[in-house]
Formats: sequence, C-alpha cells, structure tokens
Amino acid sequence: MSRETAFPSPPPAPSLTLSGIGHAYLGRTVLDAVDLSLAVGEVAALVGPSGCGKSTLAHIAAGLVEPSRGRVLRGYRRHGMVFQDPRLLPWATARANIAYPLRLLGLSRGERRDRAEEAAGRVALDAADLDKFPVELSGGMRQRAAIARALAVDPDFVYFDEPFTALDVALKRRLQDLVIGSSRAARFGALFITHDLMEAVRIAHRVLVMDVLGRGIAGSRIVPGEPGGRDDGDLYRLVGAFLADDPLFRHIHDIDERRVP
Ligand SMILES: Nc1ncnc2c1ncn2[C@@H]1O[C@H](COP(=O)(O)OP(=O)(O)OP(=O)(O)O)[C@@H](O)[C@H]1O
Repeated sequence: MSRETAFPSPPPAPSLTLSGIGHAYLGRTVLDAVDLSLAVGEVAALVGPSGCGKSTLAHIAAGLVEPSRGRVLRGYRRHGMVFQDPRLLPWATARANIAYPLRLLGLSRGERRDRAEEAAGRVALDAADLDKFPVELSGGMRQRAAIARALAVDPDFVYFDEPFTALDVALKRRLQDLVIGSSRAARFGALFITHDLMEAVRIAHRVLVMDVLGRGIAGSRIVPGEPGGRDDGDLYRLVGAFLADDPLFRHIHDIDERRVP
C-alpha cells in the first residue's frame, strides 16, 4: 500500500467554524446555538427573515461582537468587510478611503497608494474618481470604493452584509458580477447576507437559511453549477421552486414582529 493511500492528506480546515453561538442584547436572546462551517473558498449566502440575527451572526464571526456563548474558529488569514452603507470617511478621497486599512498592515505610503489603485482597478473605479470625496461619487461608485477597500487588504475571506440592497437592479447585477469575478480571481471565500434570493443563488455556492428568530441555521441548499457560470433562466426557476415548494424557505420574507412598533 502506498504511503499516500495509508495516510491520505487531511481535508483543508474550514475557513470559518461557528459552534453553539448564542447571543442576547439587553437580556433578549437573538441567537441560540448556531452552528456553521464554511469550506475554504466557499461563498455562502445567508438568508432569513428580517431581524432573525444575520448581521449579528456575521459581526460575531468577524470578531466585531463578542458572543454570549459558543466558539468561533477562523481558518482564514485575513478578512475584509462590506456593509450596506459604504461607511466611507467623508473627509477623505476615494483613494485614501481604500488605502485606509492598509495602514494597519504597516505598508509604506507608496505601497498603500499602489495597492489602493490596484484594488480600485479591480472594481472598475476610474483614476479620476479616486481623487473625489464620497459626496462627489454616485451610490454605485461609493459601494465600489467600499468593495475596493475590502479587497485592498488581500483577504482570503470577505463578509458582505446586504451590500447591494440600496442599489437599483442593473447596478446590483453589475456589482454581483464583480463579487463573483473577484472571489474567483482572488480565491476568497465569503459569507454574503442578502434578502434577495436571486442574488443569493447568483453569487453563492450554497444558500444557508436562518431559522425564524435566529435559533440556528435551519438548513442549506447547494446551488448547482459555479457562480458566474449559471444560466439566469435556471436560477429564476430555482428561486421559484425554493419559494413554492421548499419548506426551508417558508419564512424567509417574515419580519421579526418584536421590532414592529
Ligand atoms: N446593538 C444592538 N442592541 C440591541 N438590539 C440589537 C442590536 N443589534 C441588533 N439588535 C436586535 O437584534 C435582532 C437581530 O438583529 P440583526 O440586525 O442581527 O438581524 P438581521 O437578521 O440582520 O435583520 P435585517 O435582515 O432586518 O437586517 C433585532 O431584533 C435587532 O433589533
């Protein structure tokens, strides 16, 4: 027996593992025993009813919020984050905003500038736009700058928290394609929160559905084919089938009534 057969190499560690995550805000439980594991390079879309705790879960996974219970194991090297609100510094140019996180990596001024311009090129921001301040950019351009800022740190994992919800349909598709293309080229995995099932099946390898009221991940569905290589008609049919026939998706358009005045 060959050595390789006797000692097969172990599968790569997951890029992200959440075990038994629980969280409460002001004594009110938001997440309860959530388990999740993402493979290296996997892009997972996270959907679920409004208010069920998707953002809280992503913030816990990224280390922005300390969970009340449970364990987070990050197998990735470095992550980037993109939110619905681009969160650009209003007093800094697009270039300076994109370069901002690079200070933490200890890069020289010249290196930061080069990296920011390279990242801007990847999201199709023109050189002329880089000298503009956020107020001078369109909503789409601001979100491109936010994506460039996340990609500039050369992440192997990116958290997207409803990044395109506020954008119009055509722009949304263009930016989805940008995420698909850059995740393939830079080989990063991602957790992508969205309310839009069509967006979820376009960009992800797998759709994770959160339980009503965040009691856990109710289940997941693999999306056939590879992001970027799928036929739109097939995806529309898949979304239709999910919504019409799959009990996993029964509650995804619900709203957490506790938040409704
Ligand atoms: N900092 C906070 N303090 C108190 N309550 C909070 C805080 N952040 C979120 N919550 C509450 O926790 C619950 C889950 O919020 P979260 O934003 O994680 O849900 P979500 O699924 O991402 O919602 P949506 O889809 O509407 O964005 C909500 O009821 C929300 O009001």
